[in-house]
Amino acid sequence: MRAPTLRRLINVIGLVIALITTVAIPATYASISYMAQGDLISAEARLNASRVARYIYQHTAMWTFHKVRLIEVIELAVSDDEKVRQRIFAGDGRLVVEDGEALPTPTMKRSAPIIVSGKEVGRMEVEVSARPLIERTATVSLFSLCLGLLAYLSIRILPLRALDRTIRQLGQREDQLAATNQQFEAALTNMPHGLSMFDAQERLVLCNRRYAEMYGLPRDLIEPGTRRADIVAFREAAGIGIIGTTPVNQDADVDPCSGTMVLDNQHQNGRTVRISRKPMSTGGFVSSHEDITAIRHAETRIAHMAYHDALTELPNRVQFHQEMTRALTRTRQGESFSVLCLDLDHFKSVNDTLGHPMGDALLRAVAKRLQGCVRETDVVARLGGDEFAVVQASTNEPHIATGMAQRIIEALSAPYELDGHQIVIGVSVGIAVGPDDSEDADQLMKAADMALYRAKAEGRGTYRFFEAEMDAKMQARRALELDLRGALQNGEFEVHYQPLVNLAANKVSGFEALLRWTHPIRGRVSPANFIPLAEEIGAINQIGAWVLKQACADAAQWPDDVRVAVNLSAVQFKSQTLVLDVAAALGASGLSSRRLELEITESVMLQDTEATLGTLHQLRGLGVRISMDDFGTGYSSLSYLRKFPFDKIKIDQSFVRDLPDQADSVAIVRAVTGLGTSLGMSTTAEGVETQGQLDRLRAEGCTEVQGWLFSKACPAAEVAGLLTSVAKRCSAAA
Ligand SMILES: Nc1nc2c(ncn2[C@@H]2O[C@@H]3COP(=O)(O)O[C@H]4[C@@H](O)[C@H](n5cnc6c(=O)[nH]c(N)nc65)O[C@@H]4COP(=O)(O)O[C@H]3[C@H]2O)c(=O)[nH]1
Repeated sequence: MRAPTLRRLINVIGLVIALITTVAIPATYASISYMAQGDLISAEARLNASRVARYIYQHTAMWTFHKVRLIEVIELAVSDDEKVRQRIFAGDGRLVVEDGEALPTPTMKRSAPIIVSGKEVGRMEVEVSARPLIERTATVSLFSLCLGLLAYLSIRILPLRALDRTIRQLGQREDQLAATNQQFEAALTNMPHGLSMFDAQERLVLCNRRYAEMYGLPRDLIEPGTRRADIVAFREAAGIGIIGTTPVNQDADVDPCSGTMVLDNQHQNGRTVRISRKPMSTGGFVSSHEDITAIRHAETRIAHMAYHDALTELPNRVQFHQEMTRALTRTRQGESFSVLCLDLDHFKSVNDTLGHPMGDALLRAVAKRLQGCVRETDVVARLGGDEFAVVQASTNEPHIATGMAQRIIEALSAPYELDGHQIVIGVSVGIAVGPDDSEDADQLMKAADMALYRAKAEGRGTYRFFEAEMDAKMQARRALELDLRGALQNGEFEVHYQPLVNLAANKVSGFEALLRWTHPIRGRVSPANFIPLAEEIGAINQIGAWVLKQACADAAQWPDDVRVAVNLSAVQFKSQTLVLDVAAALGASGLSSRRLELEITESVMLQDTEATLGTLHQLRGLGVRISMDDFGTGYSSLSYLRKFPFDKIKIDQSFVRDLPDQADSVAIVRAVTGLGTSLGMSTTAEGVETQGQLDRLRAEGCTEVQGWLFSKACPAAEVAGLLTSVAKRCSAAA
């Protein structure tokens, strides 16, 4: 029932009860009192009638004249304070006696016959005032009115108040419900997953916006009551039908506690949706729909990345290892296979000079070319950096692997056109054969690596098969490495000095510092052997700093016009401390910086040129001289002369060796000395062993010479003696 109706009803009930209370009580009181009063005066009338009858019986005659006596008789029955009026009428209706004063109106009368000897001789009438009754009734009415009012108020106010409270509470609850509904609606609308609820008859109860969006459902298909079959049919027609379903957990796709079923549905449009469907106690079910396409793609990508190289998309080291293990399994059927380890030659310089993006592009181009060199059954992988590898299946004949190695060298060495740059690199290849070289994937890889090392050591751009003795060589190299790491601490190094002779002055102008390592067991180890190793293992920074310090300290003891030349490795240029090391060596020794000459090779200039040139200028800033060593052996020596104003060019001994007769060498020496003169750089020829070589160099205008003709490199203690002995020899040779 609605609140206003209820309110009206309560009002009516209150009014009725109030009316009943107000009217019924006084009415009942009045009628009962009236009847009681009537009965009382009737009884009085009858009583006095019988008294009067008795009196009449005794005084039959003339009783009508005994008025005083009659009054006494009737007064006896009435108390003094009772306001009563009594009348006695004769049988003919004539008033015989009247007793009592006039009464306030209205009055009540009752009469009774006066019967004497069975005959009615008159009538006895008793009259009383009804006013007291009316007054009492009025009092009762007043009381009833109060009672009625009270009843009305209590019946109307209390229930209405209760009703109001209930209505208020209901209102509050409605508001709460509305707020909750709003929140629910907002949550449903904004939830990232689709949500749908179907009843036991598979009719839509509710769904959110995302659900409609996911399946492109039009408005009429998301109305409550829509049949699920209609939704499914629409989806299929729209190309969003399910083409495959995978339980999320193979065995436990249904949660035994909640009955929730989790499935991944593949859709015709390529998307994957994870459905969680939970049955409801009413027979229907509620499902959440999560579009996991992106997650799936990411998972697939991650799985792919675990086994592939991100740059080239080739299999990575992990997958390559697996491929080798598989190939080794196949060898049980008598099949052989080859593992080719590849290392790009000069890749680093491309990376350093043209930048990493170009390096990346080059690696991608290499990967593509490599794939063109192999069959479908072979696997090409990138192991990292510029290292690639190939598992070549079924290579029972060695020439099969050789063929592939040659194909690869040829393909990779062809020039690359990248972003307007023509790039030429090479590749070295090491080959190991499974199961002949090893039946273990790691060992096989190591064998191919050793073969690669050999290929690189033997001039690059070539291939080598693994041979058992390589293993021994590798072991020897490791032992040397171990010894080299301890050489500095063990005081096994010494700096020797080879004089540089100025041809114009015929005197020693300086000494080149050359490092010597005397191992307690190995004896003298050639710098040509240990310097590259020290560079490889990073020990050259520490060793180089020590040489600088030692050479400066020794040179500080020499005459002021004698310089010292120290070789710097390309690796030292990569360290941030080179300039500091030089400054520290000069500072510690007190040697004037103009007496220090630093010799760098082309490999230094090949590195990140901007940084290298920056370091060279900082060194020049210290006041030291910079010379270009082994000039002419690299490809771009000339171009480097334009990049940095070297103080000196050292002509490599390979050109001096063929002097004085070899025309080519003479031409080169002539060109370099000419270049030096025109660029304001002095020239030093290395490896001068004969008088003939010296004469030719003098004739070509070379500034300085250095070589065994004058002296081999000697310990620092012999420098003083060398200064005089070499000067003598110079004069003799001049
Ligand atoms: N056949 C022949 N050889 C001659 C003659 N005169 C000098 N030599 C040798 O030629 C090399 C000249 O040094 P380099 O070109 O700087 O070549 C050096 C240099 O590149 C490197 N090296 C030596 N000491 C150091 C060093 O302290 N630091 C660095 N970074 N490299 C060093 O090791 C290389 C080899 O050094 P060494 O074995 O001392 O070999 C020295 C020297 O002994 C000669 O008339 N005939």
